[in-house]
This record gives sequence, C-alpha cells and structure tokens, in this order.
Amino acid sequence: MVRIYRHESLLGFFKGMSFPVASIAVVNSVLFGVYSNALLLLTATSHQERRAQPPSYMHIFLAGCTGGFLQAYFLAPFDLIKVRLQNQTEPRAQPGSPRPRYQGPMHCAASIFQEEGPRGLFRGAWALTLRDTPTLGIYFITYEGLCHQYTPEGQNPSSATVLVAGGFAGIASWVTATPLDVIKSRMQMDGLRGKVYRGVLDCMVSSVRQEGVGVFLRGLTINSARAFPVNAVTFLSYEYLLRWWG
Ligand SMILES: CN(C)C(=N)NCCC[C@H](N)C(=O)O
Repeated sequence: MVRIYRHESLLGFFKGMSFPVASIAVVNSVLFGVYSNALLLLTATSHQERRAQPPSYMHIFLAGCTGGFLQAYFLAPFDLIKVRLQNQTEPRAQPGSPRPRYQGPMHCAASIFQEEGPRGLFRGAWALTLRDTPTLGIYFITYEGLCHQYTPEGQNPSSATVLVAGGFAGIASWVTATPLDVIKSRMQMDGLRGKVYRGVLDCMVSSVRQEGVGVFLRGLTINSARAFPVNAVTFLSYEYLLRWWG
C-alpha cells in the first residue's frame, strides 16, 4: 500500500476501476439470474416458497456452479482489462515521462484486440471458468446454509443474518478460489511480452517450481478481507430486490 501510494498517489488504488464498475451489474445479473432460474428448474419452487421448502444442498451447489460457469464468460474480458491495468505500474502521465502502455480501459481493450486478436480478449478465460464454476457452488451453499441455520423455520432471514451469511459466503468462495485466481492472473498477463505458459497446468507447475506451493496463497488475505463487505452488500441487495419484485 505504501509503495503504491508513494509511486502513484491515491489514484493508484483506483487503477482499472471503471471497467469492473461498469461490468459488475452485467456479471452479477447473469450470475444471480442463472442461479435463481437453475434452482427454479431443479426444485420447481419459487424464491418465496423456498423458505418453507428449502432446496437440497446438491441442488444449490449445481445451480451455483451453473451460474459461475456462465458468468465467467461475461466476466473474462472485463477481468482481463482490470488485471492488465492493475499490473501497469508506471506513474500517471507527467510531462516528459514515457506514456504508459495502456492509457485507459478502452485503449487497453483496443490494444489487446489489435495486438493479440479477438481471442486475446478471452485470455485466461479457461482458468477463470475453472476458478468460478466450483467456487460459486461453494458461495451459494455457504450463504444458504448459514441463512438456514440462523433463521426460524419458514421465515425470511433477517438483514443481519443476510449480511453475515453473505460475508462468509464471499470469504469461503475466495479462500477456495485463490489458488486458481493466482494462475488466472498469470495467464492473463501472459501474451503481453510473448507467451511464457503453454496452458493452465504448465502455469501451475512452473509457478510452484519457481516460488513453492505458497504461491497459491498469494492475495488470500486481501481477497478475503475485501470479500466480506462486498458480498454482504451483494446478498442484502439480492434478497431485498427479490422480496420487493420477486
Ligand atoms: C471467484 N470467486 C471467489 C467469486 N466469484 N466469488 C463470488 C463473489 C463474487 C463477488 N463479485 C466478489 O468479487 O467477491
């Protein structure tokens, strides 16, 4: 944090933010929309009816995995641009200093398209899919399990329960996602200075060889700390929107 602040000022912390903000609505709509509809198909009960007839954990897991799998393809290009911008550490443009490689998200998208082709925009998408498919199953199981545990039979969970269950769901999913998150980010940066990795497995093997198994825990603390508030608010919004409009 100190280094980013010294090198790039407060603005350094917001690098690559505009694209995730623009994309989060689309990505979460796909995720929660697919999850709810998959659960509807599997259990034939609406969101309201599910309080009285809770779905099985197997159905919740399968619906979560389906949501995770499909959202990964919407998330992939936005996430790639975020990662490329976050890894660009040149100070912001100052008179006389060399211009950074990417001047913003649109320029980054256009450059990747030109230099690496349309498929370049989906670099790392396979690792992202492997990361998100099981971990979103875990995400929804944790959320539903905690809500079920702390809510009296047949009632809706309170706001406090939703916030805490959502926060822990976020942490559980990030703890399990971090190893593949590290690999995904390395695959996304690959191609910038020529291709280093032959695929996901090759990236895993060479990362472990060079840095040891601890490499899979990179970013775990920060991912988990961020996950609690983000997902507490995400689930609270989801629950209230469904209660008002569902
Ligand atoms: C890859 N993982 C762990 C997840 N996608 N987990 C679900 C949380 C998603 C939420 N938008 C977040 O960024 O925390």
